[in-house]
Amino acid sequence: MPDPTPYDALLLVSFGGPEKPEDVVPFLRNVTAGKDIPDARLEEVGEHYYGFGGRSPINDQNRALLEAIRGDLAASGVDLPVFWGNRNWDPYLADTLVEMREAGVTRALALVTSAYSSYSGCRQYRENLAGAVAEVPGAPQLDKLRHYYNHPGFIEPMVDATLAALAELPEDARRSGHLAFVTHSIPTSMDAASGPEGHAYVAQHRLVAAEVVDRVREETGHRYPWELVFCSRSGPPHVPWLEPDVNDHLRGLRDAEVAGAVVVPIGFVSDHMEVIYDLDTEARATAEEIGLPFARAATAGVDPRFVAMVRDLVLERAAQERGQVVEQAVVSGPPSWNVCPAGCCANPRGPRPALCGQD
Ligand SMILES: CC1=C(CCC(=O)O)c2cc3nc(cc4[nH]c(cc5[nH]c(cc1n2)c(C)c5CCC(=O)O)c(CCC(=O)O)c4C)C(CCC(=O)O)=C3C
Ligand SMILES: [Fe+2]
Repeated sequence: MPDPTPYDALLLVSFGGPEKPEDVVPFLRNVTAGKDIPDARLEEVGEHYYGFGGRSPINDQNRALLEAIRGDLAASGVDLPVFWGNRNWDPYLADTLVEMREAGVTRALALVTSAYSSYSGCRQYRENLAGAVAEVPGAPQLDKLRHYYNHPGFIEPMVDATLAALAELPEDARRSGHLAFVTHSIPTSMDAASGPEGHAYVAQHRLVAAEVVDRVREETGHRYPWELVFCSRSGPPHVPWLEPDVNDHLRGLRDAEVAGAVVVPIGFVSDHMEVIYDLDTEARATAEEIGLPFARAATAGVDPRFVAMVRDLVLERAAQERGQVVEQAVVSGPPSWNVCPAGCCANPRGPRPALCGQD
């Protein structure tokens, strides 16, 4: 039987999102507390949520992932309860830790629904975990699973999704189109501080994009031209964020008379608001306006390979904690660290207590 000892639970840690119109403003307040985001941007983002009935898709996607992970663990004979808590909306991390404590959990692994290194995608989660643990006496000990951007269970579904999206393009564009790999923009200073040596956010995304391009070439015999592009910029205009924006990029492709584009949302594990608004709504509208054939590749979601990756990461880490040397599944580059190095993904507003790292 696969052995998860010394762990007695898995905690799925996510961003959270509103579920009804009345939730939208309080949710945005939670997300932006103490951040320098202009009111106009908040109103705009509020409208994105209202446009979908005030409901983000993210919580339902996490419910589906939770069920899929439970099913996969049970089918594999791994006896491990799975819990779910969010940074910014109900179920909040602290409430989930209470639930875990009541269930007798003492030491759990945490899977964060963000695959890459950055303050927003890693350390901020670690800080919020520290805050939640500080609020809950007797909370379980938590260890964070390694970054999985270069795990085959994350990459393989993305390759298939890219091939499927290419097949949606009209015949001529299918061969001569471009791939636009999209992720969440962050301030360039945040990228510079990502990972132990800096710039890990962009480097990890470029590694994923290059790997997908290679594997698509293996399948099609064609190496597609590609670019890493960004969505969801916020913050004041004078602060530089990662560019180009996906819409500007599509316009540039049209100007260069490229026949079509497949947008591959490698920065997101499921169809978050950024995917259904920034890509399916806004970028698609841009493409229609300029007459550029456009298709959007699916995210990992509950692809069985992605779900099995979670089990693989759990069993790998459990074995390592038991002192065993295990082979770590990885497609390119070394597997990421288990414990974040000191200073990794520094908080732009100064150091705060954080779990699962050397500092
Ligand atoms: C790197 C990154 C990820 C990927 C890693 C991860 O997945 O965590 C991510 C995910 C998400 N971001 C989300 C929503 C928002 N992010 C905001 C603001 C910001 N995000 C940032 C970065 C990231 N964000 C940054 C640098 C800001 C500026 C303020 C700050 O420094 O924090 C704002 C405020 C308004 C605005 O500025 O847009 C909102 C509403 C949702 C929920 C979506 C849904 O409902 O489906 C998800 C999954
Ligand atoms: Fe965000």
